[in-house]
Amino acid sequence: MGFMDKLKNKFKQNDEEEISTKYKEGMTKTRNSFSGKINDLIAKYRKVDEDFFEELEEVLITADVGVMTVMDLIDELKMEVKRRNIKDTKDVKDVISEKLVEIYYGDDDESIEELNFQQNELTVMLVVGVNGVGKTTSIGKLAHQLKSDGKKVVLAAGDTFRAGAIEQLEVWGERAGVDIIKQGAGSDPAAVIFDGIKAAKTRNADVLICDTAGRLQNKVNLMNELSKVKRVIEREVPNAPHEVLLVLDATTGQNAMSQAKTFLEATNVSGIVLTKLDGTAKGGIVLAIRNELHIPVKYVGLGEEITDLQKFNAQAFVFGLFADMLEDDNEY
Ligand SMILES: Nc1nc2c(ncn2[C@@H]2O[C@H](COP(=O)(O)OP(=O)(O)OP(=O)(O)O)[C@@H](O)[C@H]2O)c(=O)[nH]1
Repeated sequence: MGFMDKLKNKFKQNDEEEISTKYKEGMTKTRNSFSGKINDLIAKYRKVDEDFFEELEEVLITADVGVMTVMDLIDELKMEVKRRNIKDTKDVKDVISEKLVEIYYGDDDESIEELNFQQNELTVMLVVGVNGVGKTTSIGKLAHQLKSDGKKVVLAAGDTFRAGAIEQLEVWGERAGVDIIKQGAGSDPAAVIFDGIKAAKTRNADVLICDTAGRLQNKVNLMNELSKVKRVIEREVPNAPHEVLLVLDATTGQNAMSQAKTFLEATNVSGIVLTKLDGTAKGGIVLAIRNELHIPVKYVGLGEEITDLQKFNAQAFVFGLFADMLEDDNEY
């Protein structure tokens, strides 16, 4: 059985089907572009040779997979094709899907995608990222999801800088049905988060999600603000923050990568929330982030609905990328 057949069987199970449908729908743009180009290559070359790999390399690079990752992937593919004695280009597609998952995890296992929750204690998550990437929206969606999972969630409106950020978070708090702790615009974010921690503890919350301002224009300010906020969190809750989630907009491609690098210099980041994956044809950025920044993608935004923020899953991602391979039996 090929790798894609295995994925197909896996995602046919009831509890997994919804995930695969979300990824399949959300990744339509990337699939049409990426998979379409690979199909063209397969038809053009028929036989696996150097020229085929060279063009495949280009296709992967234009999908924003990242040059280093593409090099590794092509090397792996060449070895595997030789090992399995594959001659026809059409048989390479299944190997590509398998290697994409392998290269995503490297030496790690699937648990890298899980959020780090504390048992019987408050879990504090800090959410960072520049304005406009969908930070507030993602916090709202995440709060909704955690609440649906039975967790008591409190939000802290730490983005006191951007006009309207507090109100926007309030709207999301209402939508998700969770409490929000805020002060006025322009107040000290560290003070808001301090209040948030106190409130979360008093209300016996499981999770406190802290919004922050993303003033990337001035790296020193950003660093100072984030370190002040982190000092408060560390002092009030041992071993916190338990997650520092960096929100990046997938549609900004390489720009998202350079934003990420700046944030990594300012603070440590434990996971990425990659928004608007549905809005780009260059979904390969997921692989570049993981392999070049060495940070796992924990959530992806696959649409604007409250349920469209999905836990990242590399197998579902690859399934979304190649779902058209399975069209022939009309089940997907
Ligand atoms: N299609 C799609 N739209 C998204 C996704 N995530 C966020 N958005 C939309 O992006 C729009 C803009 O959100 P932004 O203004 O960028 O971000 P924000 O959350 O309002 O603000 P910031 O906190 O400044 O990032 C909103 O209309 C969201 O619905 C996603 O995964 N897919």
